[in-house]
Formats: sequence, structure tokens, C-alpha cells
Amino acid sequence: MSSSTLTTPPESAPSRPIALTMGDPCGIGPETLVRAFAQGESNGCVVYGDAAWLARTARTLRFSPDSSRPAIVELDELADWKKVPRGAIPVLPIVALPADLAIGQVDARAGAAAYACIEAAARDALVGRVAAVVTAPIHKAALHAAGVNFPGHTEILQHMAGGVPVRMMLANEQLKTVLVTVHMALRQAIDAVTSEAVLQTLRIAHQAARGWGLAQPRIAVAGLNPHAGESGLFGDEEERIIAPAIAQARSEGIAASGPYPPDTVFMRARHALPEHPGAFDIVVAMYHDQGLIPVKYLGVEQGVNVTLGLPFVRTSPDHGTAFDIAGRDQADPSSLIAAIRMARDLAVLH
Ligand SMILES: NC(=O)C1=CN([C@@H]2O[C@H](COP(=O)(O)OP(=O)(O)OC[C@H]3O[C@@H](n4cnc5c(N)ncnc54)[C@H](O)[C@@H]3O)[C@@H](O)[C@H]2O)C=CC1
Ligand SMILES: NCC(=O)COP(=O)(O)O
Repeated sequence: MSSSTLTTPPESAPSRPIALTMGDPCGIGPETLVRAFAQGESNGCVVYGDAAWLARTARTLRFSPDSSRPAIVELDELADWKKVPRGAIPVLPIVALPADLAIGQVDARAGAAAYACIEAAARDALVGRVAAVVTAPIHKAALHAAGVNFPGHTEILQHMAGGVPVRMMLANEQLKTVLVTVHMALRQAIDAVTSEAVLQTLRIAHQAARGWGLAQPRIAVAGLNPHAGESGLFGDEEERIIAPAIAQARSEGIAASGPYPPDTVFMRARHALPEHPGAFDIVVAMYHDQGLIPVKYLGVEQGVNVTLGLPFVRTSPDHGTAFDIAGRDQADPSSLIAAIRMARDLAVLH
């Protein structure tokens, strides 16, 4: 499921649109989104957000002769997206943002607006009105300030989908990692690494990879402790918790192996070059930073966050709101573009 090998040309894009949520308006989401449209990479997408805010964002960006400022078209209803000329940005108005929001700042009003866009897109995805959801980044503190009691998209979407088990995957063309635990304190994450949670992660990852066309995905499982516990010298979670889950998964026909030392399993799995394919298709990681750092370190511009287990396709760039550069026309839209491409690919397979 690499974004280059499976990319569906825009001409054969799904007949339903992809919902593209605007993200936190004070972050880089809106500018990366305008850039993605300007580069012709967002055909088939409808932005769930605020047309006036996007128009203001577009005015702040510099365009070269080969990439002009896209027009912004506010839709009366979703069905009108097909009437919007190619290259323009169709916007389904979900929110009307206050003009005094400060770029690069946490603001509860921005968090509430971002949440409303996610909710609207997910609702449409659940009833099949859109083919997939791509989310621009939100700021978790702004979301919290708005009174939203979910840490991120993953948990919001899981809740909206009825509480189905989901997992976060971070993927680029060289490495795919799937997390057993996501947004929680590291102390809690260690306790949340149970045999059931590891087994469920293996089942979800296996099922998803089969959906991408891998007949027998090779799934490596990272240990929790240094050197995967070094035969119990540095912890026994590998023997007590992780190995039994792998054994159960194998008995179910899942090609899982490990637990492997976490400091070397990612380099073993990495598909560095076509002539150096990695030893595994997916690495299951025990906690957020164990699984995300290796993928992000290969380049923030390549990574895509995919929620596995939902009844619809959801992807996102791997980066956050980048308040430090928001509004300065420095944000790289590549990860958002990769997320859109991957959503297109997965929507065809879904
Ligand atoms: N999908 C989502 O909604 C995500 C949201 N977040 C949230 O975003 C907020 C900020 O998170 P941070 O840890 O600061 O990570 P960040 O990814 O926003 O920024 C980290 C560094 O990378 C740079 N950067 C990020 N994206 C870039 C891009 N497209 N082009 C150029 N430079 C880029 C930033 O300028 C910053 O120096 C937090 O609330 C976090 O939870 C983080 C990751 C994903
Ligand atoms: N580090 C990934 C991240 O925080 C994004 O989370 P989510 O909003 O996709 O749940």
C-alpha cells in the first residue's frame, strides 16, 4: 500500500468525494490544504470547514506562475461538489470562524470548530456520502479547551463508529508501524500492553494488510523493554504478555513473529531500496513514540497516519499543527498530499 505504487489517477477517482477536514484553523492545516489544491493534488476532495477562512489563508500564500491561487467555492449542499470546476476548492460550510482567531495560538473556539468539521465528515462517511475522510491536523490542547473529551481524531472517530476496536498506523513507502497503545501517559501505556491488546492489534493489522492485497502479511512485533527483555533480565512483559499473544495469532494463521528488540526491528523491516526489501511488512509497536519516531524520522513529508479498523477510510498527515510556522507560508503540504493519495487508493480497495 505505498502511496506511489497504488495511486489512483484523479481521472478514475471514486464517484463520491473525499471529505477533507480543515483542522485547527490556527495551525498549518488550512495552508497545506490550499497548497494541495493549488498543486492539483486534491481533485475529488471537498473541504469541511469555513470558506471565508480558507480564502483569507489563500491570500497569505505566495504563488509562482506554474501554481496559481485556487478559487474557493462554497457549496449549498455536498451533492454540488461535482459542479465545481477542476482546480477550485469546494467547501462545505460547517463552521463560521471568528475573524479574531490568532494564528499559532491555542484557542478553544478553534478547537470547537475543528471538532465540528471532524464530526460532520465522520457522519457523512458512516452513511456512505463520502468515500473517505482525510483530516488536517488539530491541536489537542485546543480540542481539550473546547471541552472535547477525546485526545485526538482516532478516539473521536472510534467513538462515532460505535466503539469498534481501532489502531493507529503510521506509514510511508519504507515502513509501516501499528500501535498497541496510542494517546496515554507512558506509565499507563505500559499497563495497557496486555495480551488481549497485542492480539487485537495483530488481528487488525493482519486484516487491514490483507485488504491492501498482501496474502500473508509478515508482521513483526516489537518488545516493550530494551533488547526485548534480554531473556528476562530487563523485564518479563515479553515472555509473560507479548509472546503468548503472538502464539495465539500464529494459531489463527497470522504470520506474526517476535517479540524483537525494539531498537533494531524497525531497521530490519524498512524497505530501504527496491533491491533491499525489508524483512517485514508491518511492525507492531507497543506505544506511541516507539512506533511513530522511526516513521517520522524518515521524513515528516512522507508519513501518513491511517486509522485501521474503522468502517470507513481515514488518513491524515503525520505532522501536527506546527504553530511555530503557521501563517508564514513555510508549511510543506507533502504529507497531506500523501494522505490524500493514500485515502484515494484505500477507498478504491475498501
Ligand atoms: N493528525 C493530527 O491531528 C496531529 C496532531 N498533532 C498535534 O499537533 C500539535 C503540535 O504538535 P507538535 O508536537 O508540535 O508537532 P508538529 O508536527 O506540529 O511540529 C513539529 C515540528 O515539525 C515542523 N513541521 C510539522 N509539520 C510541518 C510541515 N508540514 N512543514 C514544515 N514543517 C513542519 C514544525 O514546524 C515543528 O518544528 C499537538 O497538539 C499535537 O498533539 C500532532 C500530530 C498529528
Ligand atoms: N501522533 C499522531 C497524532 O497525535 C495524531 O492523532 P490522531 O488525531 O490521528 O488521533
